[in-house]
Amino acid sequence: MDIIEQRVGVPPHIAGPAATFAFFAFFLIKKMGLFTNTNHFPVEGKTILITGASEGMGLAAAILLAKKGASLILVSRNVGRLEEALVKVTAAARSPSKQRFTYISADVSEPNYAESVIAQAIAWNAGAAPDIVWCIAGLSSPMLWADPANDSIAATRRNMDVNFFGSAEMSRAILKEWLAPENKPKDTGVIGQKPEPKHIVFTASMLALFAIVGYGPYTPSKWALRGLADTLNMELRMYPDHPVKIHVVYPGTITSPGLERENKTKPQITLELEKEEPAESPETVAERALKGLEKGQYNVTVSTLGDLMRCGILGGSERNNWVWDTVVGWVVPVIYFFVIRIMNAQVAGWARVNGHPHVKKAAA
Ligand SMILES: NC(=O)C1=CN([C@@H]2O[C@H](COP(=O)(O)OP(=O)(O)OC[C@H]3O[C@@H](n4cnc5c(N)ncnc54)[C@H](OP(=O)(O)O)[C@@H]3O)[C@@H](O)[C@H]2O)C=CC1
Ligand SMILES: CCCCCCCCCCCCCCCC(=O)[C@@H](N)CO
Repeated sequence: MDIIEQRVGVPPHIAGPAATFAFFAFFLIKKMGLFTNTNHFPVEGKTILITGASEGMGLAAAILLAKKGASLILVSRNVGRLEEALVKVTAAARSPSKQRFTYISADVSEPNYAESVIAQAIAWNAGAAPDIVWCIAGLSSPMLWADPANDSIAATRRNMDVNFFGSAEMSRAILKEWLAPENKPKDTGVIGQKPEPKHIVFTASMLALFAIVGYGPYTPSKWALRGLADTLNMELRMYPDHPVKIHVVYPGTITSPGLERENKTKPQITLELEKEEPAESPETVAERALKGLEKGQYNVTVSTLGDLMRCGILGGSERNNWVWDTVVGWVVPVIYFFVIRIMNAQVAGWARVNGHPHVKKAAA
């Protein structure tokens, strides 16, 4: 009897490691959020400042956050469009009696714009800084870099001023507030429980994960945002009593007013290459971005292709999930072996058919 039982039972040299593996697998899967549904980005009752909130993705994000119960400060330049946006955002409020909405007109490309925007926001918000800042203002001037007909350098400076410095200055102005010793958040009263973190969300682009021809003036400004975000993400460990989370969102093509503007100068080959990633509405992009933020993601993508690209270029960036990101990160270089060859061949093929890119073909 004893002998039979020993034969059918799992031998101890397998059972031990198997139990250990199961134990760790359970915690890894748990960390992946499969068993828990914690919202890491609660917005109800919070005050959120959004730049670029009058159109496109920024407006869609503002409406979505109003529906979720947040108070909002909309920032962009054109007052007429801000007024219109304010009406839409106010109409979307979940509890109109508890939420408040306003706008501040500012040009994010102006040096030192952010300190005054934050000061105005604090004055409006009864002396308290916004809890969340989402930088969405941006522009894109697609063109061929080396074409003498294009002033690529002037365009690059403009893209840097709006996309990079517009977000960089805002992050510095709000961090100076949040991290000031006198602004240390109150204890929650529960032992071991930290106060809720503040959040800075930057908006980059899938092009900050995979660059393609035609976006020379734009792509570097979005890569620069990643560099800043990774830096801040480490620096913020120096302020354990002032919890702040950094996030970067990487949208693909958004069917926004901005896209209509940029498509006027977009090289044909660029249009062809970016067809690989289907365009999405501002509402869809805002919703998917918010889902990622709610899951507590650091680098937030809004499509499968975007997520593959994210895992393919993690470097020293914070992982959303160590197991997923690492395993996918091993697979992506194999996909790239083919993708990069195909795309480069597509660009070379375009030139074979269309001739020298600087010589405009006479209409047939
Ligand atoms: N559209 C796309 O395909 C993609 C866009 N992105 C990025 O997503 C973000 C949103 O894009 P999208 O929805 O197309 O944006 P839109 O171009 O449609 O809207 C831009 C918003 O930003 C404001 N804005 C522009 N320049 C400034 C400035 N100098 N100062 C203050 N506000 C400014 C605009 O208002 P006003 O003009 O009145 O100032 C408007 O509210 C941008 O950062 C963009 O780079 C990323 C991937 C793809
Ligand atoms: C796993 C690897 C697959 C690689 C496939 C490559 C496909 C390239 C798609 C690029 C899409 C770019 C969208 C962002 C556009 C943008 O930011 C501008 N419109 C700015 O406004």
